[in-house]
Amino acid sequence: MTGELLDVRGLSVRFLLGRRGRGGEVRAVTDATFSLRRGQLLALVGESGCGKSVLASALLGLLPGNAQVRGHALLSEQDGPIDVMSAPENVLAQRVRGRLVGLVPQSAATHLTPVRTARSQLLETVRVLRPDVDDPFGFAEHLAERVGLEPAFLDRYPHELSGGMAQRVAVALALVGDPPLVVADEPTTGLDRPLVRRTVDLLAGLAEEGRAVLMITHDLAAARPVATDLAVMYASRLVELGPAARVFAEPLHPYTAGLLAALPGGGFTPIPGEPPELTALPAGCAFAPRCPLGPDAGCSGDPELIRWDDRMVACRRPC
Ligand SMILES: Nc1ncnc2c1ncn2[C@@H]1O[C@H](COP(=O)(O)OP(=O)(O)OP(=O)(O)O)[C@@H](O)[C@H]1O
Repeated sequence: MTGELLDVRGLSVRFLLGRRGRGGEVRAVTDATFSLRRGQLLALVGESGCGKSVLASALLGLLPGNAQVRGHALLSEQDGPIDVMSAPENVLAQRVRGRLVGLVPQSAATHLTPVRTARSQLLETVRVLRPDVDDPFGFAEHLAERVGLEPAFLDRYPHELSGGMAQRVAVALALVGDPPLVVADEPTTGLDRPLVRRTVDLLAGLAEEGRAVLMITHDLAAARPVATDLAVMYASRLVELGPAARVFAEPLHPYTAGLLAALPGGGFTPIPGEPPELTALPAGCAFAPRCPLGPDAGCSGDPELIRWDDRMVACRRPC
């Protein structure tokens, strides 16, 4: 490891369908390679179903039993890196989840236990992850304030919280163990625009205070003001990766350019066609059938990420 907090190398995840894969397989993540340092907020963007959440689950060692993984995801720790892909469950439970990696889950409200107040759930997490804390009650209130939630709201049950409040409780829960890496899976889904902005600003604040943040989203507009880096995923592969300002200003991959053109500021021009099924990925570049540059013999080759200036791109003919 060279100063990175997270170093993902050649990470692939496939799901076997049916008994022993007789029903085929879903190639959810293919050969993902990227790293994250403290202070970075990496937005991982891509259309629904391209593999973003599976990648997040892999980083927490939370894949279901029918998943097969290859590659490495090294998390830096004092005693040396932990490879989440090969670490035993006791290491994942005792040293990784909550302590090295905090998860802000998709749809925070449904993730909370419905019959217990936010306070009791936060206190329980404090007692498990922070036995060193003398005053769990005060610590929980401090965390609530840290994420911009009036501590009195902690006495509410999940159904009594608005979407924005539930999201803040979820961020507070993710911060209990003071993890250096926070993974937020679609943190803005279902929120209105002002709340989207408050949520991404909160995540940006976590990066500014020295954590690394991986924000998974299909909402490029939400990521734009806060991402320091951008990773674009298409049909299970990362196709472009680099400093966010550069990628937004001059996208290299035609898929990234298409996503930006589909934004309100880009003219609302949708990308024609549909992504391929992850059960039947074509050989070569999966974007080729939708690519505005048209077919080319070179596109039939393996679309590996190659370095291009300060970025990585998986295209033989970048824009
Ligand atoms: N346990 C599983 N068994 C089989 N396939 C799965 C399993 N979990 C996820 N998948 C498939 O993996 C693919 C990637 O799913 P994933 O949830 O990562 O997409 P996503 O990019 O996060 O989309 P969204 O934004 O809609 O959540 C999908 O085709 C999904 O159906």
